[in-house]
Amino acid sequence: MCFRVTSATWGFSTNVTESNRRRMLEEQALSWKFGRVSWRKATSLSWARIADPASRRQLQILAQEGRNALADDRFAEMKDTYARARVCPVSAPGVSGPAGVPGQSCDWRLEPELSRVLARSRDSSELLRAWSSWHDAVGPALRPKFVRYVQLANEAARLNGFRDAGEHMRAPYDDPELEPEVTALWAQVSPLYRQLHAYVRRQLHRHYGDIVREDGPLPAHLLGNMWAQSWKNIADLVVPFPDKQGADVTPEMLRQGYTPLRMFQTAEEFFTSLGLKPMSMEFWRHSMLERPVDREAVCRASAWDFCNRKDYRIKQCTEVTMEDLLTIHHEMAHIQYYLHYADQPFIFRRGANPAFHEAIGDAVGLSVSTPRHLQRIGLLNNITDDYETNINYLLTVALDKVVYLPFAYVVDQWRWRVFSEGVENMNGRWWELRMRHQGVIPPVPRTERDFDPGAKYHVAADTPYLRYFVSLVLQFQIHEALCRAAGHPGPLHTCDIYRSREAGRLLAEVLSLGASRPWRDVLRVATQGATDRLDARPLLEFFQPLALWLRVQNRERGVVGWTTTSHDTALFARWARPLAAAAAAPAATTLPLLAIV
Ligand SMILES: C[C@H](N[C@H](C(=O)O)[C@@H]1CCCN1C(=O)[C@@H](N)CC(=O)O)C(=O)N1CCC[C@H]1C(=O)O
Ligand SMILES: [Zn+2]
Repeated sequence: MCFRVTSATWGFSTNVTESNRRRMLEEQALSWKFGRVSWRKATSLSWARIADPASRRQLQILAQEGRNALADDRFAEMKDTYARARVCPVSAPGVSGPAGVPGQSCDWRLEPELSRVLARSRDSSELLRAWSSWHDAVGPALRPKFVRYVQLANEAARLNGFRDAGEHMRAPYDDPELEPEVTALWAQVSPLYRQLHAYVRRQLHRHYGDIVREDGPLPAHLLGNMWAQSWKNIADLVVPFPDKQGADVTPEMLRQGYTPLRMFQTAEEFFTSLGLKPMSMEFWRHSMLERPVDREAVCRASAWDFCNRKDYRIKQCTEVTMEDLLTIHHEMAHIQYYLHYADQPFIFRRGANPAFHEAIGDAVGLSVSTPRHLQRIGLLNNITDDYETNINYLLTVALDKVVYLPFAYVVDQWRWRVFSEGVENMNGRWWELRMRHQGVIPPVPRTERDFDPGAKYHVAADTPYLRYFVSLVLQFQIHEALCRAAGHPGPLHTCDIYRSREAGRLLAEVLSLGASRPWRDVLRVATQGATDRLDARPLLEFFQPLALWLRVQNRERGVVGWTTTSHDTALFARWARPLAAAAAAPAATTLPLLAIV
């Protein structure tokens, strides 16, 4: 059953046609009917009395997962709308890909055309056109479908015994304290984020002038990414020692003639160097490593488990860039997880919790992106390990990781409230949260006819997002444990576990457990007994040298944090609930001068 649904979904995602969509829906409906019976049985038993912990665990997972009582094509319709959205060219000829001459057919997609403009353009009006055309093309079209989906998802959740779809989404963490724990983790890291935000704002103001207020939130279109979730693409604008070696090896990859296939082989070799498993023959035969030229595909990179313990695939429209090389490691880590828990009973063949599935790939990425690792695989030569190079490197990683936290926090904070409080002012509430936690605002006024959250794949695809926030904290805990297993002597940010069999053995042990034990037990195994709690300490330790440097940079240079004026809130709050006084971003705070140790 699982194989059939996965195959049909693969068929649609790699060839977006009407008939493939219908076939996917038929298989999903069939699977849902089949699944509903077994789920009903599972939840009708009073399984709490069952002695054997393994079977009790199995029934608990089944009850948590529940069955979406809707194989409704709302999901496919939303994904369809997202995958098919097209806009007119926004660039002068030659800036980014095909010459965008007016009058040319409006066939630009999110990937690669618009993402490329957001990443590369330094012209604020061109960036504005790219940002607005995508948000305007997808949001309003998705909004009515999303309103219907909220209703259906809540109905399904209630059918499964949950209060609403948000509680259903949180179930795999099996932790009533999850929400306050996540909020506390964000509070622990947000001072570092505000320091980074203040520093980047100063650089952006220098480059773009007054469209970036020196004490205000940042306009969302200037940050190198359609959702401002990662700012690594504007590293050239902000890196403090530009004459020092950068850690972006894209030019070197092109110079060495890297192909998408070679990028995948490089990633596979990383995992086998740890003693983990090679990719299967089916993987190389059936994966989609590049954008197909003859048909439409859903280009968001993803990893697939065909539930038959041998067919695993990655679908990625790979470009020869360092960013995509890291994404390949992220996706291939999902495959490593699938391979390692393949011998578990079916119900345990999943991550200890959804964040574990995401954290492994990114923990590995923390090794892969170090200058030392890039040198070891021949993509960087004669690296210098001086102070400036380390600050450059830490800043580049922070532009990806620290920046990502408030975004990953906001997505489900917003979505859970839509499920529990309703669908009015969805857009205003989205921007209120983004302004408060991310210090980002829309570049142009937005109304409730817009639906800017829909511009993000995971909202259109009904993919929960908390996993990426929890993964961000977890991946540094796992990285620290792997580095300790590998016997790494130096500071955490210079650790590369490449070729360490000890690290590989620890990783294999964690991956093989799948969901057979509660995730806190698995976390205790991963940290070799150190803890079963999520803890931001390893993350803060990793960035410690940068945190000190930022504090010195921001001292006496003005505001850390952002003030919000009526101009900012008028961009979106005219249609939203007025900002509650307490909820408004705290007034600009000049950090008490901490002793620089
Ligand atoms: C690029 C990455 N694609 C996802 C991922 O790899 O998680 C895809 C799409 C949604 C789920 N998915 C899967 O592959 C799952 N089948 C994996 C699994 O659960 O087995 C992605 O969307 N990312 C990466 C970092 C932040 C986030 C983003 O870019 O916002
Ligand atoms: Zn992932």
